[in-house]
Amino acid sequence: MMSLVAYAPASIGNVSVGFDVLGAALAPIDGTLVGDRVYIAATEGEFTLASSGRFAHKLPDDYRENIIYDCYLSYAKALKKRGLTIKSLLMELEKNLPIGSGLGSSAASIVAGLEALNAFHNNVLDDNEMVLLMGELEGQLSGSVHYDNVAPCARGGLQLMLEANGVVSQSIPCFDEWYWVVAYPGTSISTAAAREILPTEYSRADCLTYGRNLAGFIHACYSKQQDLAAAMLKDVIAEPYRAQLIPKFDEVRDYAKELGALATGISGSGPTVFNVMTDLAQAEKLQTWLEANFIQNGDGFCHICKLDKQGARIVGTTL
Ligand SMILES: Nc1ncnc2c1ncn2[C@@H]1O[C@H](COP(=O)(O)OP(=O)(O)O)[C@@H](O)[C@H]1O
Ligand SMILES: N[C@@H](CCOP(=O)(O)O)C(=O)O
Repeated sequence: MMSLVAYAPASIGNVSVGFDVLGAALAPIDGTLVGDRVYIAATEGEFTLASSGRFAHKLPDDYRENIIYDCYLSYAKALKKRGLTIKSLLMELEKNLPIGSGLGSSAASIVAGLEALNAFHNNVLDDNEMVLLMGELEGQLSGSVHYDNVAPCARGGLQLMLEANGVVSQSIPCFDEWYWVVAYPGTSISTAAAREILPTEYSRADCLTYGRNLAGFIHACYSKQQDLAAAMLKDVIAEPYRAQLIPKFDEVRDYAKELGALATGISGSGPTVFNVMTDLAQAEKLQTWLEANFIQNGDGFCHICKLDKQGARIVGTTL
């Protein structure tokens, strides 16, 4: 194949209960593709990297500072270790996700970039090697390796990070009836900065609550108890410190609760918030309210989503 396009969806890191260890991929129910796309094509010339898309103007001016360029270099290195050479190619990133939004924007670029490169080279790297490489690149940007965006983005659905026995993450069953109402206010928070403000140590009480909530949520997912699962969606690790960075976060939670939301939380490091709802009419009402009250500028948006069970995929040959 002379060209192809890879798509990688937005994701919710942490999902409140699993700081750095739980993540979910998103698919808006209206069919909008909320994620980044990467085009790759054979060329006889030098490597080039172009950018386009709604949020391309927020990318670094120098293409060598774009994480897609690091994907290209890392992938070439991985091939070299196998005695292979990277093909002559050009790439274009369609940057659809806002940077510093809490929607796994850098992860979506990394995943789309590496999926495109790997598909272009007949999938030389296996799925596990790919996710490890994706985590490494994510770590370059956010200050420490965490897989809770790249794993769901690449593999789809709700992923639990295991990082044991050579297994980075595995899929957890979730509730098909849940709508995830996700609102991005249009401002940005740097993931690295939002990690810096967190305590380096936690009290024993917080550790016990954290363990109980995460274990309880996973148990409730497997035993199909949606109310119990939603009741466990509480964050004692990041939200108490990050909520103050998000204007109206408490108002969102209060209003969502009035409309029957089962849970509200910060997506990744914010400022995006997510709300778990079961009634579509109420979800639409919340969407309208968030658009009027939470979104601060023209960059913001709100989507009603289900989980994207597929994750990253090849979607065509042209952008
Ligand atoms: N393709 C890319 N997509 C997103 N961020 C990128 C990309 N390339 C480089 N960057 C840089 O990486 C950093 C990502 O910031 P971060 O707060 O981690 O974003 P996010 O939380 O949305 O992934 C920014 O400094 C941004 O300029
Ligand atoms: N677990 C990370 C997730 C960051 O997600 P992002 O979408 O804000 O990059 C964290 O909470 O720091």
